[in-house]
Amino acid sequence: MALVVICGQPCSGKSTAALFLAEALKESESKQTVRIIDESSFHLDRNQSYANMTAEKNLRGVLRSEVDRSVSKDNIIIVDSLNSIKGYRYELWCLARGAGIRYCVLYCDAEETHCRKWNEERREKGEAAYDAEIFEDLVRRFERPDRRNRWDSPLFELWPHKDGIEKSSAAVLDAVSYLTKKVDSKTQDVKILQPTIATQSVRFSEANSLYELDRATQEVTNAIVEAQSQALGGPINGVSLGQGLPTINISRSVGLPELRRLRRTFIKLTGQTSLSGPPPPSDADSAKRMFVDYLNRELGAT
Ligand SMILES: Nc1ncnc2c1ncn2[C@@H]1O[C@H](COP(=O)(O)OP(=O)(O)OP(=O)(O)O)[C@@H](O)[C@H]1O
Repeated sequence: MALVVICGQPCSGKSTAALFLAEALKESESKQTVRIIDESSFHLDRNQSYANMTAEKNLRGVLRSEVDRSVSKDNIIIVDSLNSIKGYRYELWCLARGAGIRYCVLYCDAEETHCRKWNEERREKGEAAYDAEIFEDLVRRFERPDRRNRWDSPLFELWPHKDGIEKSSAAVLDAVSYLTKKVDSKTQDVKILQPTIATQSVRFSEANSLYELDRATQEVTNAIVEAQSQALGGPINGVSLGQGLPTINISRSVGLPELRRLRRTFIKLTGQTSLSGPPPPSDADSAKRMFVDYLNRELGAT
């Protein structure tokens, strides 16, 4: 049915907004089935999850997989997390597009000084708060949504420091209206994202089919499984797939289910228009190269 991405600075009111939106959707005329996916669904601690790049990447991976498993034509999924990196919002948008559902972003645009103060108040009340150093790092790296990007659109904005957050806030009501509105082909004011199988096979023209993309990535997965069995579970460094291809460097042992999941996500992502990185693969070697780069990034030491 739909995917809603909540985004905003740390302690900007995102969970409050997510709860109000979920309630308003459940109470709407069409009585939507809503599920919130957030860190606490996985018992993840704020400070541990953002302690370093590896932990942060893991958190994003866990949330993304859960969104991938959960999006459907029958429910509304709300991802309540910082979602502060535009490349990550793009990946979530791709999942919505792959599922052929509607999508929107709800942005808690609270001023930093207020977020900082609310975080301190949380600590004073004995509630879990961000450590100061982590808070400042997250604030600095926040990438504001921009409604001109497909993955930040439509964008509904809340200003919690000025207006507070209510179930009746304009942005919440506008989001409910967008998410529950009947599709009208004449006005086209609601966008149902369309999966891109056709686009994928055109882009992957030389290899000419998803089957080839599947096979190329399977070869990489097999090479990793083989190298890991030889390394007896230790890190694998410098595994080569052939001349001109990057080597595989993985800092930890990775099970087959995780490799399969990463492969599925990669296949979905490569069919979409690239954000700012390299263009989609044009042959089997490019597909392998991109998949190895992707794995090294997701599973590498940094
Ligand atoms: N006007 C306000 N808007 C939002 N939050 C406020 C406001 N005034 C005080 N707060 C406090 O700020 C805190 C932030 O709430 P909330 O958990 O919704 O934020 P969050 O962005 O989801 O936080 P996190 O980044 O930890 O997930 C709460 O303790 C809340 O009581």
